[in-house]
Amino acid sequence: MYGAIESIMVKHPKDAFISQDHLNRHWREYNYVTCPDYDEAVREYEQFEALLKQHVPDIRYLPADERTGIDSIYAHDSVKITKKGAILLHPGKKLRQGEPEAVRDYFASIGIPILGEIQGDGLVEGGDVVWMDERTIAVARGYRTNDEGIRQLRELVADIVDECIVVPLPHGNGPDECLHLMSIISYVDKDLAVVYSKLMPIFFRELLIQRGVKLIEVPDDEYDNLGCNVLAIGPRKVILSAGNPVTKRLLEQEGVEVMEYKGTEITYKGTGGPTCLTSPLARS
Ligand SMILES: NC(=[NH2+])NCCC[C@H](N)C(=O)O
Repeated sequence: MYGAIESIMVKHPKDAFISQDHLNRHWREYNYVTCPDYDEAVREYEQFEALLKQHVPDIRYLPADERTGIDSIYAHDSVKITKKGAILLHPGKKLRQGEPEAVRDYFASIGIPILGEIQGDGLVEGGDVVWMDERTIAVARGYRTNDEGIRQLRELVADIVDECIVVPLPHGNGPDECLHLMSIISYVDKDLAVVYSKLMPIFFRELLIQRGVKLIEVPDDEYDNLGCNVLAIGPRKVILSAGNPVTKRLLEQEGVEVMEYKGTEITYKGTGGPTCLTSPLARS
């Protein structure tokens, strides 16, 4: 989605990364590229947060929670917001499976209704679910989201969605690596998206083109630097992790306003771009 964000949920590194000591103990099991520097992560986050504050009227902060680990900084994955309430998801990454319960409690405290949840053998992560328009969603079938999860999701959205397009993901670098649908596509406007076509099934790429979406192709090295993960805070207004000059230039050529933050610690090392760091609660 690309409508102006009116309300957004995030989790501050002080509540997800906790401390340098906590990061030192956990980054390996969470499969980070290397250990984030805590102080630098907090500085980077301040810059990221400042961009959000300039453009988003309402920012909500998930509190620290014992049931969650360092990946909970990526607030996008444990919940999906619909017009009829929130869907609590069930992450395929085992270490993240405590996150939806923490979101449930937080939403109860701020009065956000729950539409339903993915349960049992069903697995779905937020990064695998993309709104293509008001009544169409694309959901990836990969290592983080399985067939049973997709079946449950379809049931939950049956009366709000006309079509649920399933996009199979490739094996890529294997089950331990984070590969979401949002790793390979970010909408920046109704008719414009940033994509990494190499990992995209042909039918899906053709469908996007057929739907009138112009594709901005992210080069390989910028894909590795999360260049394909771009947060639209409004139509043609985006936040991008710094160090993706080609993607930035291509976006600007399409008349997109690009704002950057340094994301070495909070984005690159944990493989989570600006869309992963946020969960939009309301868009216009
Ligand atoms: N929506 C996203 N792409 N989130 C990225 C999450 C990264 C996180 N380290 C994980 O493996 O789960």
